[in-house]
Amino acid sequence: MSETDFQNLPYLLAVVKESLRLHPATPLMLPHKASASVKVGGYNIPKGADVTVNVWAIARNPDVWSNPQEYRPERFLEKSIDIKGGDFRVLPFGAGRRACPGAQLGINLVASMIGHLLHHFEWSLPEGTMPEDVDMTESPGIVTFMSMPLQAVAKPRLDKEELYNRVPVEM
Ligand code: HEM
Repeated sequence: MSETDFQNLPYLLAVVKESLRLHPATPLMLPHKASASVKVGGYNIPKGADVTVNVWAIARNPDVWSNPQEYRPERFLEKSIDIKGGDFRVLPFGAGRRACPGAQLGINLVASMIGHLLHHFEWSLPEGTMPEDVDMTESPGIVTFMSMPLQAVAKPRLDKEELYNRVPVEM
């Protein structure tokens, strides 16, 4: 990945999608009650059962993703892959009637936030830390957290100091 890659909007969106594939905010989705008795993969799911879907594992399934553990945004440029519930291989926003209604806004907000962070700062790792030392594993839970918090050094890259002042916001 280079700086120019991030100036390319389709690439930036592919970065967001690949990040949500590997690190969905809710790895087990929200629990839902089965509205009818069904058989899935040979298992009987009775009506009313609490169902959680391991979207984290689905998005890393080697049967449907090539090199699933590899972080490679290009996979979303090579093929059009829907991440808003239309493609069951990647479901960071759920699917069906209770899927996230803010999915497109969420994708745009994350892309905009990454764009701002890259535009305003030069990023590096703390001295002595190599890229391969960054631990991207998550601690298991309902919501995704990194096992080891990321440490990164942000250096302002724009010459207008006032751009970095805190702006009070009235709500
Ligand atoms: C990257 C950002 C976001 C992620 C990863 C995300 C993810 C999710 C997930 C996984 C669900 C549960 C879907 C299910 O139960 O099947 C959900 C539900 C929901 N999300 Fe989001 N969301 C994001 C942003 C937003 C935004 C920006 C809004 C509103 C402006 C929003 C509003 C909602 C609402 C209202 C529900 C409940 C829908 C229902 O229960 O019928 N989300 N979201």
